Amino acid sequence: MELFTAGLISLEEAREKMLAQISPLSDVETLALAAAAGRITAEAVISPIDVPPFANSAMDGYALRQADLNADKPLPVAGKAFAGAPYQGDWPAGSCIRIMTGAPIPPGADAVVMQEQTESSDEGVRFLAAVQPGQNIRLAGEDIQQGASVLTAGVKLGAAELPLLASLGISQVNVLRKLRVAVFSTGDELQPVGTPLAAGQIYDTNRFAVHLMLDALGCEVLDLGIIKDDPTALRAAFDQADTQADVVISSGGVSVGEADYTKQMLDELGEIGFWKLAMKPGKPFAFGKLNNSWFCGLPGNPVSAAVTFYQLVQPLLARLTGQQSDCLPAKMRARATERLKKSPGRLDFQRGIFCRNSEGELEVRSTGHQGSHVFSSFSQANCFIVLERERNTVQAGEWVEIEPFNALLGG
Ligand SMILES: Nc1nc2c(c(=O)[nH]1)N[C@H]1C(S)=C(S)[C@@H](COP(=O)(O)OP(=O)(O)OC[C@H]3O[C@@H](n4cnc5c(N)ncnc54)[C@H](O)[C@@H]3O)O[C@H]1N2
Ligand code: MOO
Repeated sequence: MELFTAGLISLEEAREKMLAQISPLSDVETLALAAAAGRITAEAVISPIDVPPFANSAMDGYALRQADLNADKPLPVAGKAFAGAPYQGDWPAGSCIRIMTGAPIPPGADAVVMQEQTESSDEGVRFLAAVQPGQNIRLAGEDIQQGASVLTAGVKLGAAELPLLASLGISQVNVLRKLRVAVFSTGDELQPVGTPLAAGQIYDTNRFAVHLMLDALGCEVLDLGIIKDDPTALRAAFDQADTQADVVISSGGVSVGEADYTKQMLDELGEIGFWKLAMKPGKPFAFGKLNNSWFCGLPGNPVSAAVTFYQLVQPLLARLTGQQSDCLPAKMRARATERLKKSPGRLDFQRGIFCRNSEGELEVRSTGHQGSHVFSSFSQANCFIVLERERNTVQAGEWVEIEPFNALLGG
């Protein structure tokens, strides 16, 4: 085993090496909120107003001045305050104001009593419970103060963030431009979907998978199709991709076969950062720099391509767009319900199905055959079972690390 894994770098080392070289894009665009979903903030967003903008009632009930409370005497109702229609006029001493949720607190009121804690009669309103100063009053600026930073730079805008900006009256936001990513598959055996297969041919899975994941990550995709295992055709694809994109992603041809030209091209047209990782699947992943772009050479086996995209390209794209997170979910521990075969020497990303058992403990089972060509394992799985490099076969009942899939893989 040593013979075949010596010289392979660890996934952590590869990620660190890759991310250390990369600085985020600096091109900024201003977009209307509705067009900004999925985009990344280019700078901190500052609140132009207090939220709430004025003190208002948290309950339907009565606003009062505590000094007016008298256990023996109900308070007559001086008038009403609605959300959008404040109480107008003088407020006579010894009275209260009927108030609805969201209505501005009448000046001088120091508490709101919910109507369930009152009793109304022709004489006025009796307050049945003790009243605390300030109760049921939402103060101006209690959620967000004018001038406060509500989002930092590097935040992906979605359903949690954009409505927040809308609540502040912000109609436009400064975001980074979309990353341009070129993608192509290499291999004489590959056919696009929708064409018949001749003997020895297979359908191109990887370009489709990568395209989908890039779409989900909000990239602008330049799809260069299928490139033959031919140095001249490959060189042309590399050149076109490099002049048009920030990142170039290929699949296939990164191993050591006689038609595996990808790494050779990277070496010729750019610079290899690293090649060959101690991970399974994904060993021959290649990373480097071309003249104008970063290059990621995914292995041809479809599971290997998807796993390396997920574990390496995803954090790379996150760094390029200045995101603070690498977008990978936190790991958890689960008990293996069955034996998991593993050879030592490479960090293994098996596909698994985890759930909580009747004792409330997380448990995980394998999707079955773990070959790098078994793409169906993804559609059954909801997590990776991450088996450390030096670990051997796992026995049923042992604890293992799992990494639940994020939205990119349907998690
Ligand atoms: N002597 C060795 N052979 C191999 C090694 C090794 O270390 N020594 N590594 C193996 C590992 S691990 C992997 S992973 C593969 C990766 O090889 P390549 O990146 O060169 O990929 P190809 O040879 O082009 O293809 C591998 C496999 O995947 C199929 N494929 C390729 N592209 C696609 C695509 N777009 N969609 C669907 N399927 C694709 C291709 O037909 C092959 O079956 O190398 C091992 N070999
Ligand atoms: O790394 Mo390969 O991806 O083991 O099949």
